[in-house]
Amino acid sequence: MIKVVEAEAIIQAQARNYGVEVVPLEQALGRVLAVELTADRDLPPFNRVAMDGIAIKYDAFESGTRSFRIQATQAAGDKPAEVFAADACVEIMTGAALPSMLDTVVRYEDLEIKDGVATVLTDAVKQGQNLHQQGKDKKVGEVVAPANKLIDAALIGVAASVGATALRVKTLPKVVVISTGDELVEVQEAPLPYQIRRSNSYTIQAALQQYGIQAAQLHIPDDKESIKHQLAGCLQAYDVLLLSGGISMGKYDFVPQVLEELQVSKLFHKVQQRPGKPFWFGKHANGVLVFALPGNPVSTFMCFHRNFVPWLKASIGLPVTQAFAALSTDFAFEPDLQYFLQVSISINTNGQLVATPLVGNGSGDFANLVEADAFLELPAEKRNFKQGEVYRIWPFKPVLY
Ligand SMILES: Nc1nc2c(c(=O)[nH]1)N[C@H]1C(S)=C(S)[C@@H](COP(=O)(O)OP(=O)(O)OC[C@H]3O[C@@H](n4cnc5c(N)ncnc54)[C@H](O)[C@@H]3O)O[C@H]1N2
Ligand code: MOO
Ligand SMILES: [Mg+2]
Repeated sequence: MIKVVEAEAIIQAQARNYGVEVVPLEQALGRVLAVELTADRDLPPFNRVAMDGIAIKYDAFESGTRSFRIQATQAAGDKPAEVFAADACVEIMTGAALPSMLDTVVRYEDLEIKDGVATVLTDAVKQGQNLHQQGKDKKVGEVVAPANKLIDAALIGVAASVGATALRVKTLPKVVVISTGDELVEVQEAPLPYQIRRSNSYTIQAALQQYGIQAAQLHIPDDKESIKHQLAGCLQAYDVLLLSGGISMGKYDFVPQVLEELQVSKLFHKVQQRPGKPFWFGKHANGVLVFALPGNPVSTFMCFHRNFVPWLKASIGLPVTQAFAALSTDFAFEPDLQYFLQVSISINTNGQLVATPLVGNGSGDFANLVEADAFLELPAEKRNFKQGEVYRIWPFKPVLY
């Protein structure tokens, strides 16, 4: 049985680049930008008026002029007015392009306007005030978003502003989520007293959606020939097989044996972790990866976040970030396994993440995951964990605060 870090190294060594594709801007949210985006013009592209009021020549104000004849009114989107006289001004709106002969904007709050003349009521006027200078944010050609950046709503806005109707993004692997088990019935079915509805594949399909992956779903009964037939097909059609169940010691746990018969080389079977000990990982000669996760729902969920997500991030160019939290209370765990404790996360008044154990009833108790926010990774070498000690967390809720 290998350690968690060894499993991690083996899996991360299989990270691979699935290439680049172009998606419409409206569909790019949550994807990873493959190439940097540059400004097609200065940002802002002209000296942008930042307050509604009048635009003046500062020199005139400095030499004592306070009343300015309104020569034109310019809305945002209007061609800049032409002004030549020193005592003339343009009544101008936020978002308008400053006329080239003018350099300062005085807001309406500091003016009195009467009979076509605007009088400045304050002496506190600075040259260039209330303007957003052309190119102040970015110069034409400058990078506005680097490659390998997760595309969020802010980046979508920047992309739109530089005229990117489509974005080059990292191609996501094609994933199929496969459940196995004769005890499992479809969600819409009424289970017999000794059956359950299958839930793992929905959990994993949803978790994948959070990374932009629209995975296919497949269910296979615990029948060796069916498993072999179905997996053979999947190995030709997908980049990644994410299985749950059928990998432990049971008489009907056929998955590892069938995978090896299908020329999927085992890279490891069993990891020194709880939950998730029976985890099996392998690779087909054609490069397809198989993550065969244990069937117990909390195990499936934990292995997905701890063992699969870092691989996915590495494969699409995202950093595998680390976060840590302090235990809210003492906790003991005896077995010589890395324990992934379910915790709720809060933030204390020192700004520190605090992990409160929500132990649950073992790896079958998936109802507990609704309340929990993260797994706290407790090192296998220790037995007793003290309040205040800080350990790595594997968050699985999108928002932690
Ligand atoms: N003799 C041993 N027995 C078991 C060991 C062991 O070391 N020795 N390990 C236990 C651990 S730990 C786990 S985890 C499970 C892993 O079992 P499998 O991967 O073989 O999964 P199954 O036997 O198919 O199912 C286990 C459990 O999970 C439920 N399940 C499976 N798939 C789904 C699904 N899609 N949705 C909801 N629930 C699912 C299934 O009904 C079982 O209750 O093995 C232990 N046994
Ligand atoms: O690891 Mo099993 O994954 O404890 O239920
Ligand atoms: Mg089993």
